[in-house]
Amino acid sequence: MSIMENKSNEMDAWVDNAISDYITPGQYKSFFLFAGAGSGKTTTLINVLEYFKITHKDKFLLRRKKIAVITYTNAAVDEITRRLKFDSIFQISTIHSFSWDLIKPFTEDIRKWVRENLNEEIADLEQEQSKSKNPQNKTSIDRARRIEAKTKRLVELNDIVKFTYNPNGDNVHKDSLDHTEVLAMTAYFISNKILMRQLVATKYPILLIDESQDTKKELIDAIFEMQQAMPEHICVGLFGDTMQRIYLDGKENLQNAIPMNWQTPHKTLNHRSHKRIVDLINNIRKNVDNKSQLSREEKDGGTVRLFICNRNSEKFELEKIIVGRMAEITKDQLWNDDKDVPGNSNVKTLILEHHMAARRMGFFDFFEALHEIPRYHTGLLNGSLPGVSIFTKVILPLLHAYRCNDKYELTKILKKNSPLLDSKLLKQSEDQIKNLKICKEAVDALLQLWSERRDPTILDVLENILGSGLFIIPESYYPIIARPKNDDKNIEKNESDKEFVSSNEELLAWENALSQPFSQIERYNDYLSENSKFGTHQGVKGLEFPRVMVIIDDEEARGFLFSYDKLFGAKEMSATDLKNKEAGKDTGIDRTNRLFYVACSRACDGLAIVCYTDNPGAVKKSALTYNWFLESEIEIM
Ligand SMILES: Nc1ncnc2c1ncn2[C@@H]1O[C@H](COP(=O)(O)OP(=O)(O)OP(=O)(O)O)[C@@H](O)[C@H]1O
Repeated sequence: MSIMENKSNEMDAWVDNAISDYITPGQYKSFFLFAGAGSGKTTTLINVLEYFKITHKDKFLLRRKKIAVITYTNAAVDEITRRLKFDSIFQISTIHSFSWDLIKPFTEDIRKWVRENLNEEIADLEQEQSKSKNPQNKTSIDRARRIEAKTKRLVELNDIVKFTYNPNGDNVHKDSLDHTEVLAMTAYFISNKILMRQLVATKYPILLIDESQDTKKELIDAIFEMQQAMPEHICVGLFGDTMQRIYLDGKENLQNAIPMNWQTPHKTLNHRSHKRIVDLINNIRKNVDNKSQLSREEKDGGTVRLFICNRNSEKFELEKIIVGRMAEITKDQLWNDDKDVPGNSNVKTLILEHHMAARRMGFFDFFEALHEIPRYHTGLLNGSLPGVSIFTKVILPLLHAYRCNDKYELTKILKKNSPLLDSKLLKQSEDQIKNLKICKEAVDALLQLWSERRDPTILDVLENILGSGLFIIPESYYPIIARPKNDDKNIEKNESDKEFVSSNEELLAWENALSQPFSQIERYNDYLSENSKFGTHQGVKGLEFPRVMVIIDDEEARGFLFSYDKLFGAKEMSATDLKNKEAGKDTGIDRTNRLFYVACSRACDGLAIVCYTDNPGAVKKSALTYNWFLESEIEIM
């Protein structure tokens, strides 16, 4: 009987039992669970771990062993940790923090590795430099700077007592390692140091990796080597879908590299999406590996539409019209219920780059100003950028408490953050009432900035606080706002904040960012919140939403790794694309095809693709030729 005839919602249920068998202590079988979007890979991971807890937890605890679960984002770490009820038998982390935890005790090995690596990098750069015809051109000057910086680091290496690393931030201190170094070193140690392998096998005899298609290839190779060297002592389980490989570090054709003696269970059902969406993602996948999914029995509906729009349209207006059209087509009014209230939206809009959300949500100027500085990127996107937290973590909550008339919350924020209510100061004070009055006046003066629906600039807010001393302001802001004479009561003591501005370019970036209206901070903060109605095509990996609108616009995205224009036939392939294709290499179109698959497969019930193009005819033709959409599902706006 074929799979089609055998369709039932329980057809893949055997996979959970099989994996529970594979990870049974004493009879380890490493495995790769390969399955498409929405097939319940993460759900299976949780199910088998819950079962393991019931059956083997005590034995594991007695021997002080844990199961390591590695996943891609901090959000996924939190989600899996929560679903496993914070049980200490599981070590759930991102690959970066997992790697750092493994290597951080080995200071001398780290030093040696960094030294050798720096020597190699310097030698390579010097060799390239020696070939340079003009030492005054930009590339040569940049290269000379890099050689100088690396040589300086080499000299300072011996003085480092302890290396540091922050998996979630920018690592800019003298003793810090960067993300690439930590992963490369971990891979090297696992491949070359028996002690490290023994350590992993002793601590984490079961190592499970979710989203393994995007896990750094060197690490995957090292883990394969380790498992093959000690198959009885370590069980490796990879969960993944090669069609969802969207980052460049992931291992190409992972499925072909799986050791022969591994188990390779497979799932066919898509539990997430309705049939029409499953059919679409099957067709998007067709050119790549022809792996097809079935939808659940009861999910036999679903709506997909392609809206082809002129690149020069008034985009935000058009997107509002499109959600209206989707409401009409699907008869689901929640498409329409998009009131521009971030966090309260029923439609998830997927953009390619963050600035597209910044433009749509109204915090573009603030965001772009700071985005000019490459070392701010991580912090800006995860909300940890030093200097911004005074606005997002102190002033915004204060403003919110005031607007909600929540006096309890307002007092709590002041007590926690204001030096004017510092408990030591109050204890020593002879007139506490006076202190409280000063604080109240400072708060009133600050809130006054928003009176009569005004929208002060961020700088207005900073200057106000500096004047009243209501909150501590990071010292780095001082060159931007006039530093008060004979007054250093406000100097921030936090080291990282002290150093957040270190160059003239950075100063200019901040000056520009701070001159924007404070409402941009509010919107930026909304964007960072989990409930934002926007997400990037890449960032929503692993997530799902009932209604999804995918925005496609290469020009606005300004990216170079993806090209929807080429995928949709609106632009010719370049000579390099053709050469890469001929050589069987991964091309930009392949990458875009996979990204498109990830974005579309997030939708459960309804999916609107909004494609901005200069060539509507070509887009429509491709969409029909690829069999992605029916004529009746395409609207040229
Ligand atoms: N056996 C099942 N029965 C019913 N629903 C399921 C089952 N397995 C998974 N689901 C549901 O299907 C959806 C997708 O599951 P999950 O996120 O685990 O899939 P995934 O394979 O990890 O997806 P992706 O690769 O797209 O991130 C979730 O809403 C989940 O609750």
